[in-house]
Amino acid sequence: MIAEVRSLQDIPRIGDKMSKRFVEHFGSEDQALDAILAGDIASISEVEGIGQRYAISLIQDVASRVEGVNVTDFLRTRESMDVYEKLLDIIKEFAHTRYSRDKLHVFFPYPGSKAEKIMQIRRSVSYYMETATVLEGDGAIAELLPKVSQLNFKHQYPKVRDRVIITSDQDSYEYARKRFAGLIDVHFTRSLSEFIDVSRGFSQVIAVGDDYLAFDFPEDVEPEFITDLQDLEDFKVVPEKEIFAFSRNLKSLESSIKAVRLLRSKGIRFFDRMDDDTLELLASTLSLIDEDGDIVHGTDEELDRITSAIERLPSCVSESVTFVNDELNSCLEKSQMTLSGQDMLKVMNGSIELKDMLGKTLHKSYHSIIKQGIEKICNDLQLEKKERLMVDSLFPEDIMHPVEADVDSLGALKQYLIKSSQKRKFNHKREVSRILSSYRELSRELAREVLDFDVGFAIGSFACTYGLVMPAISTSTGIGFKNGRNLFLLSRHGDVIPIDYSVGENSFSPEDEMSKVVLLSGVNSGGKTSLLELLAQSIILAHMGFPVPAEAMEISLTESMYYFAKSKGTLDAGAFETTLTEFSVVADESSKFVLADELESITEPGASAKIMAGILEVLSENDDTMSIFVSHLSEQIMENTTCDIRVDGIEASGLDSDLNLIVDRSPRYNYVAKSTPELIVERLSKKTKGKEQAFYDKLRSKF
Ligand SMILES: Nc1ncnc2c1ncn2[C@@H]1O[C@H](COP(=O)(O)OP(=O)(O)OP(=O)(O)O)[C@@H](O)[C@H]1O
Repeated sequence: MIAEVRSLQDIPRIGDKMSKRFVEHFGSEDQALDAILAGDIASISEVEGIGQRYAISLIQDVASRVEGVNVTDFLRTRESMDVYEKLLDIIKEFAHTRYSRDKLHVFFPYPGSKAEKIMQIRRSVSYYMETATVLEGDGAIAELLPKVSQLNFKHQYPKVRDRVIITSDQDSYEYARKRFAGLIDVHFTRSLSEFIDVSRGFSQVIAVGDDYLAFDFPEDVEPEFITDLQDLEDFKVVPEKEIFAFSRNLKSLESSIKAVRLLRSKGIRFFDRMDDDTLELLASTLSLIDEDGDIVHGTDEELDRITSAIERLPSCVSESVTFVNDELNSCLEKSQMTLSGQDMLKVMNGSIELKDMLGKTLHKSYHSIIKQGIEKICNDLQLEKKERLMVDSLFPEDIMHPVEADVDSLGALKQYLIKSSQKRKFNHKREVSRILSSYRELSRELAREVLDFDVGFAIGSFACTYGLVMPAISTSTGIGFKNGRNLFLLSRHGDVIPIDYSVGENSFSPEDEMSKVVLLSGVNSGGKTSLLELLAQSIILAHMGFPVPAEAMEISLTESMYYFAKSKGTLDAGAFETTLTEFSVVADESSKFVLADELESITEPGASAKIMAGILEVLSENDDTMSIFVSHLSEQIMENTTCDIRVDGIEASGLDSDLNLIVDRSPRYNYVAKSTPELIVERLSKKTKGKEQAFYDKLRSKF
């Protein structure tokens, strides 16, 4: 049944309580739904009370509601599910992120009736196969992808302590308190003096309303007047919030940007929604902030000038004072003063101070030295006009010796510089924040796209590494391939002997050997199980829209696949019954693949052969079903049926010098191959000595 999923309530497994947790985790219902529909298992597993397993099954559930099909529609037995899961495990090794490892679970085999879906996935996977080929051997992308994760903008920014909103309007006050709760102080003032008092406690004052607009404020109070707070964007009031949110995601975003640049540089079209200019503006804006949410030093010349002036002010002033005093001393040492008789009389009768007379004489030199001292400070600190004027009052007008810098003037200059830097920083942050706030959604999408790229890229790299190809989908019932390689063996051993094989109608079938019901006989350890597994892998991958492990393959799509693996233990009567029950459903009209491995072990050989003959007869009645049964009892089975069943064989011709079986792993068509257990006995005999060898020789003599 196909159902639309428009809200969390549409998902039966999400009740009220769970729905609240989803909204809390993702920030809104839309975002939660978005994550579910996008198959973001990694993020969903982080919702309180949801683990990875639950997230996977939830996503598969939703997908099955949306697409009207679920994973067990095609994979009908536990063993077929095992093969699918083992395949996913191999593909997952190529994923660079947890997101993509988890998301690979959204891919599963579809029944042939969903051919359109399979074709759609094939197109996308083919693109990723090409991409993986282009990027093969490129270590850079593999380094970038693990650094990307979903963006999280939910971080709480700590309160900004040096900024305040002041208003004398009750409504604005209430509104501001609500909107900026916990972010900055909001004050309600009843008078201008109260306004000024509060303002003095903060370096940035945002005044809402125009009550005090017309007043002249003292120099140290410089409010920014805002008429309507509702129109004011967040970034203008607390730019730190946006910057902080981005700073928390900096690594992810920077790596995403580099990944996009890299892909585009290789001619790979990626994330068209964001053109190069938009991407570069984001990159350059991000380069202005650090991981703590601060503006990076060296990104704003004016701010750097002021900051450096603040830092160097005390040492620079003290150097200048030393300079002035040294100059003054040397000037005094070189000076002479001649007193006239008149002057002496004035000094004696107290109408003039000797010091004043000295001052008059030294006036010019003193001021020239002070001027040099001031120049030195201004130049060293690269001060600007208004700041220079403040330096003027650092040294006393009247002659003083030794000269000292005026503490109050020095404090005022420092305060002025600090305020300028805060103002500059605030404006700079506003600009950075303004740009970043316009990138919120796009950035989120960017990271998601890169993560989704990793999903596709994992599939592409898997295909590229194992040399997989897209199978041709054929309309006649059959599966056939050239140089097929069992992926489980390949991933374990690195190399396998390629196999050619075909069942049903396709261009790989030998003429007149197009039987759809086949018994696979042959030598122990010849590779029958491995071939059956290879068929299962190929059938599953082809129905997922994925490439298959062969040089070339043709396959027809079916509605389901049954894989009955070889039983591992001794089977009791219950298990025999269960197996028969499982088989009873195989006998319907739908198209399917049925793979069975040594079913004979379910009961004693004579009865097994009869049962298997019966099952194969039923299966052969369905033209759309392909059945491949591995058995050591092919001759007995054939004796029990008149049905046209083909027997293929994998045969060993002997033992090589290392006592390994010499086997042609590709089955011979229409050929009953002997199990040749005698070869195994021979091998054991040759590998042992003494009594043990004698035992094996005795067994050999029985053949
Ligand atoms: N195509 C191949 N290339 C290389 N090695 C293979 C191949 N097929 C099988 N083998 C090796 O042979 C071993 C035995 O294979 P497999 O279990 O498939 O044989 P079998 O015919 O099912 O044996 P039995 O009849 O004893 O169950 C495998 O574990 C693998 O190591």
